[in-house]
Amino acid sequence: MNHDWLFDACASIDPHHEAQALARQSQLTKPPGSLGLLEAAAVRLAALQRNPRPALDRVWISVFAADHGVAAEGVSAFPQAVTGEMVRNFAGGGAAISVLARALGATLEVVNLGTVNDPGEIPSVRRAIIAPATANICERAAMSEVQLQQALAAGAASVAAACTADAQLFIGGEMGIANTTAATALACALLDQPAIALAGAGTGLDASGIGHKAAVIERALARHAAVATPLEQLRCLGGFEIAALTGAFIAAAQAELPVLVDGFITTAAALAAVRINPGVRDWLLFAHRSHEQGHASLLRALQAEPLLDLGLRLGEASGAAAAVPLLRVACALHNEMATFAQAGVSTA
Ligand SMILES: O=C(O)c1ccc[n+]([C@@H]2O[C@H](COP(=O)([O-])O)[C@@H](O)[C@H]2O)c1
Ligand SMILES: Cc1cc2nc[nH]c2cc1C
Repeated sequence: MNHDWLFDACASIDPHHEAQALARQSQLTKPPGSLGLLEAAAVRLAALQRNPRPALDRVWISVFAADHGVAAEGVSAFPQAVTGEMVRNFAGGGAAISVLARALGATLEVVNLGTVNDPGEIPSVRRAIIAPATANICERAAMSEVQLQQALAAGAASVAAACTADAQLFIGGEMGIANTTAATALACALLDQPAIALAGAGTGLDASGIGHKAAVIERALARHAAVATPLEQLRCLGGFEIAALTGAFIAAAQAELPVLVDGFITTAAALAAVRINPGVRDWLLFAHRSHEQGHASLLRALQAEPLLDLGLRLGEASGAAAAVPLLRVACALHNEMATFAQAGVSTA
């Protein structure tokens, strides 16, 4: 199976633009470092965009939806039919991400990779159906080699569309009942952690539900214990939408398009992307710390410091979208504040 493109090089951070942006931050009328992560974010965007005046006027959001065979193990608080129903809601404009995309003036693309309760053709939804759902990871690999390749390519296709639209930032989101089970299993494999350390409430399980979910994840991990590479871990334990996100993040880094990572599931996909192609890491910014149990461990493994910690656990790119105004403010401060010399303010 040809996964060769996944390993193609990503550009590293432009040292000239990074140094220029750092120098500018040190000249703006504020004590050095006093704007904290807003400074760091603006410097990172200036370096990634190779632009002394970074901008986020054109934000692209792709939400990948897919169903999971492991839902049959009773690991979610909600029925599987919700995935397909939410695809219709995304398109109809009533979902959280629909509202956020409108409020931001961002482009929202919805990609259906396979839902058991298939909403069928919807004009604004890209159909990239791989199968109604992945296989149950307790019994066999979630995806075949061909399905993995299709999912990775679906993510890369979204990035190609974002590049055609001249996007300045790529946000990936997901929707899939039971996908916190798949993402947790993948995270456990990538981080070599037991299920009980990373399993969380997902859509709202109680303590006994989380215990059952952790046992299901342990069965999946035991079933795929021999799997060693991150790509195989993604194929055996992940999901269509998780693999699409991994493909999208790798393709975005290769296309020099900065990425804003959302919550728990997207961060598991991001860690898989970085394990497959370490050059991806430079292109990732992190929006928020999800309420989901395992998110902090994933962020730590990526040495990521997210902008927000609001107790969000919705997914569908909502946390990343909520952080865009903050990144826009970071750019405005970087671009428009007066320097000490311009304002006639004394330096330390
Ligand atoms: O992004 C997160 O951090 C997050 C945390 C918990 C749940 N979710 C969303 O909830 C769904 C998965 O939850 P579950 O309980 O069905 O595995 C899926 O559609 C995700 O978008 C998302
Ligand atoms: C209603 C609903 C909306 C969601 N959006 C992302 N995950 C979700 C899970 C549920 C259950």
